[in-house]
Amino acid sequence: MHTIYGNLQGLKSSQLKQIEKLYDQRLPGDRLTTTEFAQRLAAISSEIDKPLSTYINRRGQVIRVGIGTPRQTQIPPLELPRYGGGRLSGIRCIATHLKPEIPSESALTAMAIQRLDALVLLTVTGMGFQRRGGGATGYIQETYLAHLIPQKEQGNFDFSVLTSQLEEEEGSTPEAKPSIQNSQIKTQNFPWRVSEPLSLDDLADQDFLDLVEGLEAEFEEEFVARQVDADQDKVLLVGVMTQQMTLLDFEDGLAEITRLVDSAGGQVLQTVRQKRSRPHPQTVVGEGKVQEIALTAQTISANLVVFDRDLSSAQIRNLETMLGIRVVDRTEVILDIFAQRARSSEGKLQVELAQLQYTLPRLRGRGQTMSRQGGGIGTRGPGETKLETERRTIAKRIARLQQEVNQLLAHRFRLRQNRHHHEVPSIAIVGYTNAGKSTLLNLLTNSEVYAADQLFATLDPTTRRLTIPGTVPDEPLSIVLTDTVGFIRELPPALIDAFRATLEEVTDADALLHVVDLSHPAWQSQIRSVMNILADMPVTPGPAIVAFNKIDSVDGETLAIAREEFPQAVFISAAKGLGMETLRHRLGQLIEYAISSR
Ligand SMILES: Nc1nc2c(ncn2[C@@H]2O[C@H](COP(=O)(O)OP(=O)(O)OP(=O)(O)O)[C@@H](O)[C@H]2O)c(=O)[nH]1
Ligand SMILES: [Mg+2]
Repeated sequence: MHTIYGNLQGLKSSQLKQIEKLYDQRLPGDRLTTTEFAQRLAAISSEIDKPLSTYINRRGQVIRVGIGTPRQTQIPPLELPRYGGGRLSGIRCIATHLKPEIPSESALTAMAIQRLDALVLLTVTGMGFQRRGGGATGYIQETYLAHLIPQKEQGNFDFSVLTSQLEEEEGSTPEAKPSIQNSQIKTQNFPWRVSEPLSLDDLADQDFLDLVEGLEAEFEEEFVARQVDADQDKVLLVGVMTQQMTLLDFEDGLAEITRLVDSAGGQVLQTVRQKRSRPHPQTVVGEGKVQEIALTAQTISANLVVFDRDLSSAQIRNLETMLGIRVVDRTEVILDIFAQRARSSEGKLQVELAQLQYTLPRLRGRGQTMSRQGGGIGTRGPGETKLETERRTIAKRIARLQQEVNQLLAHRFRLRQNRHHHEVPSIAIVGYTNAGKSTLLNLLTNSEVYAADQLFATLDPTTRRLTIPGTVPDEPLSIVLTDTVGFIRELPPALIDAFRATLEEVTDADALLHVVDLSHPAWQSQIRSVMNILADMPVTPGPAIVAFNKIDSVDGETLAIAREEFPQAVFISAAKGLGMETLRHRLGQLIEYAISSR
């Protein structure tokens, strides 16, 4: 028994039998199709009055037959062979369509997503007619041959061109003349080429081997050319703008996740945006958008899809099944950066704990994808068992790590007690990631902490001694200054939990120095994020002053706004050493105030 895919409703059993017999057909290896096979498809399609799609491998075997368009009968990504690199899937689709029209964008998209060797579309006349010369009955008016073409310049495929072109096509009147322009757009921007209408005989004459071997050679060449930086994740970013977001918030968020991907060592090749009142519960974006994401990812050879938000395990599972490509959410990107940056054993400990805590609830979701991939029978039992074992192992490991983190907390507590004992006042530098905290610590204490234009450059807190002027002349104050991990809006709860030890440096300090990157367009919302995180801390942190950093690259207007909104703030440039005297004096006042109210 062979499966017939698609909607079988209303078909007679004799028709189903005819369709099923297509699986017995064998095409010659060097031809796209034979006229006999094409005629047979067209005949059945005419009779059932529905489009029919067949999928054929390179050995000429029919491996899938479906009622419906190529889009409707598409092979799910997980069932497709994966060759990676410059290759095609080794499967071509020969399909009928009932109306005399050029191949639809959805059919071509389906071809691109599956990386089909080729897509052949047969226009069915609807009734048989006598072929010239008499004899056989013909059903095919004309045919189209479509295939993928290499994208010479990576990332130049802009899906919006397609959308705008579609709108143009829909609105076009007979006297409009966009056809030449359109075909130019096609060759420039689309990852496929579509032939002129061909007669069936011409189509059957096409040398299939020539075609795919030529194409694969070109794809291979392109693939090798791209290999230069192959160890970098090639990312397609997806942003969803929901109702409660302003456009500015949305774009700021996208810019930030792009920076996060960058800091994690990946590269965002393209961004797909969607506006929705709320995220789709199953797939975050709508079905059409999932198709667009799949096509774009194929076209630009992305190996990873990153969302600008956190996803449920079900959403990740559904998306990975539909896209056939790894899907990662915002927290996972942040965790990945942390994992790469962790140097000290305690940093590593905290990151591993956070990763496991985030992964465990999601294991079930991803595990089920795997057993579905196996097709069900025989995979269910052992699959689940393995998953359970995995869960138990992970749960045990989490418990152990938690214990180690607790020991760490106790150790840090003793250290701080010591400090109190010696009565050394402490200030913690806090602020949004990349604000310039480490640069400032380096400047003030003549240290060489790692500072870089990356998000989360610092993971482990560093404490340094520092002497600042006190309020009493000639009685300088000796304090300790601690550089801490940067904050970010919507800090993942798993991170807050695991970084308790680090964050306690903040709540334990006598006072805080809140560094703000005033050159960042979103500085105001960054201040709010930091304030919110501080307000949510289990212990209320000490008094704080705000230092606006990077004033060397801030325009006068922004400076004026910040001055008005934060009259108490200090304005500095850690990189250029500006405003340091004022800052040191203000720190002295701050610490004396903090200690007096201790
Ligand atoms: N133009 C300018 N750049 C600065 C200034 N201070 C720091 N930077 C730059 O900002 C980037 C981030 O600096 P860091 O000191 O690493 O920032 P951080 O707050 O420690 O960041 P994380 O540890 O990643 O949270 C670096 O490229 C610095 O060179 C400044 O005053 N002016
Ligand atoms: Mg830092």
